[in-house]
Amino acid sequence: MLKKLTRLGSVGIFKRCIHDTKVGILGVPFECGQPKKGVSQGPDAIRKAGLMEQLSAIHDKMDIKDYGNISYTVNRELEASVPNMKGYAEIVGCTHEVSKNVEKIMKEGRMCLTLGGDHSIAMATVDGHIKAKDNEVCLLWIDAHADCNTNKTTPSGNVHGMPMALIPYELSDYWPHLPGMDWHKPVMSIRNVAYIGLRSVDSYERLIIEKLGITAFFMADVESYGINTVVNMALDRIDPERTRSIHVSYDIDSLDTLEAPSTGTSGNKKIIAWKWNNTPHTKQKYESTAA
Ligand SMILES: NC(=[NH2+])NCCC[C@H](N)C(=O)O
Ligand SMILES: [Mn+2]
Repeated sequence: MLKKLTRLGSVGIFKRCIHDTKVGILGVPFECGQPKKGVSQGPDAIRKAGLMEQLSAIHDKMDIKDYGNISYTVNRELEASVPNMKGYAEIVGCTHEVSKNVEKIMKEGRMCLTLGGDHSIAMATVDGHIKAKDNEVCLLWIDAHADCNTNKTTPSGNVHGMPMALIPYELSDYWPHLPGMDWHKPVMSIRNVAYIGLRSVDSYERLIIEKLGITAFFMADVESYGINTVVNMALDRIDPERTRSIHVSYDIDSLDTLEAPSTGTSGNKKIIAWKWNNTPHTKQKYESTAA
């Protein structure tokens, strides 16, 4: 599995910079944004499966630094302060720390490879990236789910189904005041965001996608055009000048469960890993867009 993921990464992120690729690894052992136990073991499991070795093997100028796992404190007074957001106090504590760490790693001149397990942390990885790059960022959200519920539309109260609604300014009016989240200011436009691999979208999420005209490639599009074409079509929409730093938020449930059986939110007919690996790599398309 890890081999497949790192090969996947090499398609778009790492191989496009064949000179000194500086990577910072950040582990986020977190699982309060969803109900399954064990999700927080993701970062160490990925390391144990040989992440360092496989990243180092991409080319001989890989410069990789592991910044370890984050730790954070929780303000219990925040608990239950927002309706329909389970684990809110933990979310606040963890995401603030993630954002600060991603910003720091990127300001040290490294791409940040954040290892998680719970997708609620993505609002913070994007936030840190935006702060490090003065908002010159575009976002590829590769996922079976749209993760753009607010606390009013969520069917579950699980925050891993909400990070995309916290990122763009176009959705900021749809949230109540979020105590403890003042550090997070949505400054990115939804026009610089594209979904890839959608399979399971809630009805309100579909409404949001249609109302805001979010660039969205469903699994059927990946099957028709192939992943390489879909990525390029997405970038044509969200970064036509190819000047922005690309943030890839990658949810393992976008893969077929044959490839990733342990995902908490599995479904059928997802992106098959070989489709990513076997598509021809058009180097020039990626060169100007290194994160
Ligand atoms: N990152 C994920 N696995 N998200 C699944 C979200 C499922 C569902 N749409 C919800 O909001 O509860
Ligand atoms: Mn997700």
